[in-house]
Amino acid sequence: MNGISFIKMHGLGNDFVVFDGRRDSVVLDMDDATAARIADRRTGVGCDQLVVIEPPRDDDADAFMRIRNNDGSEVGACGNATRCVADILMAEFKRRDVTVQTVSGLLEARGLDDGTVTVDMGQARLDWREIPLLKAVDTNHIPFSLGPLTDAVGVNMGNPHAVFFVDDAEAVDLEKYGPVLEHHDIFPERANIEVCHLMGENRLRMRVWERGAGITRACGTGACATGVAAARRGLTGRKVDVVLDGGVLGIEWLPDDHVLMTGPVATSFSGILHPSLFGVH
Ligand SMILES: N[C@@H](CCC[C@H](N)C(=O)O)C(=O)O
Repeated sequence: MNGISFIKMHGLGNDFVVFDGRRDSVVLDMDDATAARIADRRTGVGCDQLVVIEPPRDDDADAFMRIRNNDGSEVGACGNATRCVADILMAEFKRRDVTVQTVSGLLEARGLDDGTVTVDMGQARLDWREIPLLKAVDTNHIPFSLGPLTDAVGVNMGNPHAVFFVDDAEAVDLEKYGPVLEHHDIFPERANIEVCHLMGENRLRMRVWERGAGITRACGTGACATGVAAARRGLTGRKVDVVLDGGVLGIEWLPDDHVLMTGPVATSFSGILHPSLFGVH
């Protein structure tokens, strides 16, 4: 087997290895262990998430996007990677508007004049069954706590999030609390954990512990969930800037519950993977 091409991209430092399964069919059969090997920062390429662009499953879509975390687990959504894949498809189809299909649905993306990309990340889902949570509780006040983290808001953006409002997000020991909360019994599918505080009018500071990836410099769906949670709590309006370690995402929660996310896209390098990373020697 020859080597397999990939592109290394990122959105605000949330980094991805992107494969094109339309060209290299071997990546379509990638298993969790292979994905984790490629994502390893010492012995693989290294990334927070791996993405495979596949042929669309629907006439309305330009391509299907499969997403895996650094630990190899497959997930339903990744906001920053959606902007990256949209950027690839916009260049390929020479259009400003593209539709990216994921297991969570069709996501419409649009390239703006300043080079940023806006994605309609679909509807924020707020029912406890959809987060999902273990039992029926008010998702605006999930009744569980750990250390200084208490009273989270649950939001599903195609993946599960628990958003904690704190006095100072910088002061939270995410390395300590993140993994425990990610695996808490109340989240049968684990969860992404956000801690945030209000910086100013409609401006939020957010840090994230991502399910299957740990602390990352940015999380697009996490920023969407945080924007929705802050508006639900009456802390902000429905249009906010979310300041992440890697930069700022613009988030707008529309009246029909769809969430728009706007932010940059960057390409770091492209390369060829040695076939042994796919277990072929
Ligand atoms: N970095 C992402 C989210 C990736 C998936 C997440 N870790 C999960 O397990 O749900 C983003 O930009 O949204």
